[in-house]
Amino acid sequence: MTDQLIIFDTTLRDGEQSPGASMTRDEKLRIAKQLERLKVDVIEAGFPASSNGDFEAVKAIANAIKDSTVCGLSRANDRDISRAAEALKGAARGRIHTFIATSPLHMEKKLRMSPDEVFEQAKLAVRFARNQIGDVEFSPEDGYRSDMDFLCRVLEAVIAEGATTINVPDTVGYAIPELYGTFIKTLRERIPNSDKAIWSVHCHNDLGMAVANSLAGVKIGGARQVECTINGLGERAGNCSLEEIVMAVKTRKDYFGLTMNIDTQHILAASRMVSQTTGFVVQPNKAVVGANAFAHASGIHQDGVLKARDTYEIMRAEDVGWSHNKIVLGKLSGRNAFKQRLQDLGVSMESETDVNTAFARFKELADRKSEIFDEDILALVSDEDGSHVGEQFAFVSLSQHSETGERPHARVVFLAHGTEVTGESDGNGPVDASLKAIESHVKSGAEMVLYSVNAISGSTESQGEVTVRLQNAGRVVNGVGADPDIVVASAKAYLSALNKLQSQAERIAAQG
Ligand SMILES: CC(=O)SCCNC(=O)CCNC(=O)[C@H](O)C(C)(C)COP(=O)(O)OP(=O)(O)OC[C@H]1O[C@@H](n2cnc3c(N)ncnc32)[C@H](O)[C@@H]1OP(=O)(O)O
Ligand SMILES: CC(C)C(=O)C(=O)O
Repeated sequence: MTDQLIIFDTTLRDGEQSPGASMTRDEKLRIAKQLERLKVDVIEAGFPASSNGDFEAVKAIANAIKDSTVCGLSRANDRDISRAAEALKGAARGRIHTFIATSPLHMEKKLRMSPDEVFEQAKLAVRFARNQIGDVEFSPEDGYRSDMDFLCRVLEAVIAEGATTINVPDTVGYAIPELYGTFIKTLRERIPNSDKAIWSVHCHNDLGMAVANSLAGVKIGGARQVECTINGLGERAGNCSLEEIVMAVKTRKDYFGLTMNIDTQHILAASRMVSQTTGFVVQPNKAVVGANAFAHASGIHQDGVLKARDTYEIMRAEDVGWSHNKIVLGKLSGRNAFKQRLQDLGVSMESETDVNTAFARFKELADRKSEIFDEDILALVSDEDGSHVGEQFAFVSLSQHSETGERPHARVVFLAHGTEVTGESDGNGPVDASLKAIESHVKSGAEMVLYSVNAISGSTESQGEVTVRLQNAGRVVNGVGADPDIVVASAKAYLSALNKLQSQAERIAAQG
């Protein structure tokens, strides 16, 4: 038996069967090209008999793709098979994939055919397909819920008719890894001509075991083709995910002992392309391609990864297309990760005491803000110790008027160097008007580089907390203000940032 595992991608066929994931011809072509870059062995491009649009998509892909086999699905009848053959005419390597259900339930209730009729139709379909093309795959749909004796009879017959790949689908995701693996093994052992075909697995994820079942089909059953989709896209709960199966086989080569053609560095780009095309968002904790797949937020893990990446990473982020792994600073981070980030940002601290002070302030901020960005850290260290900040500006009161169709107007009363002053302005919204009202008097010229609002508790009665980040003459400061009225919170945050800018300017002036 070969040690080469064939990766058969069906994103453009079974993936497209996912409600809402329908793709245009051009979108499918774009994805097919990415799959070719990924060095997928077989691209199942569609179901040519299903519509003229899908026929054209499969045809365009067949004409454009040179390095991967292009496959078209068809029912076990002459019309579908002829349509597939027609669409695949221009392919450098084409495959017809024909299928018919073999489980008692599907045969009786759906096809309304006797087992003998299905047996005959399967044979005729493969014979007809082999007359059109040299590469024919046959699938007994709902194969895993089929009677073993009947399935052996059908599969032996279709291999004799010239099927080159036999795919055993777990169409409804009912299988359990060990049982599915043994099922494939039994088929291969019992069918006398089983060595004339490549055995393939096609698993659905209804119980979340599509990848595990596929791996068992490979390891226990001896299958050498896996059918899978990018991001696990597919009918209902989806198919076996390409990125997971590929990285499992690659990472655990010690166990599987198999090689693949896949260029894994193109995995992330493929995942993003499929997600953007279909609008199916990838969950952050998705294996391999989720935003958090190589991110570390807790101090002990960050410390470990910084000392030796493999303490907490079993794959290299770069191997699947990420530029690097990620240390996400937040309230669970430790001093080592914080110090490393300071160093990466080119911030040098004079003493351990300075680092400790900055770290304490970072923890304080992290308790209020779920993720701390590099800009937060730069603002934090350039703010220095907040206790030095003098209150040059202080909020007194605010009134604003906004009505649909009218430009909002705000009037803000505040203390500037001990004197009560009033600023007034229009703006795009009440917040914009209020901040412009303050600026109309202060004229700091600072640029606002961040404005963010958080509800301190989860209800509309809670206080809104606003963070405003200002940048001026190379200095960056954060101002925070809280109030049940977010316009007032914004004005307070802006004044607090102005205080910090002012106090920095004074310190710099005093230093010389
Ligand atoms: C498990 C899988 O993923 S299988 C692939 C599923 N994918 C799709 O169905 C997407 C594309 N499908 C389509 O566009 C349409 O269903 C078509 C063009 C294939 C057929 O459309 P229609 O002719 O209108 O038939 P409809 O979809 O209503 O019913 C399916 C018919 O095919 C029959 N059929 C189902 N599977 C097969 C098969 N493998 N071989 C032969 N006939 C089959 C059904 O028994 C039913 O026949 P009936 O009309 O005599 O009752
Ligand atoms: C057509 C076959 C392979 C299929 O998609 C399934 O059974 O899930």
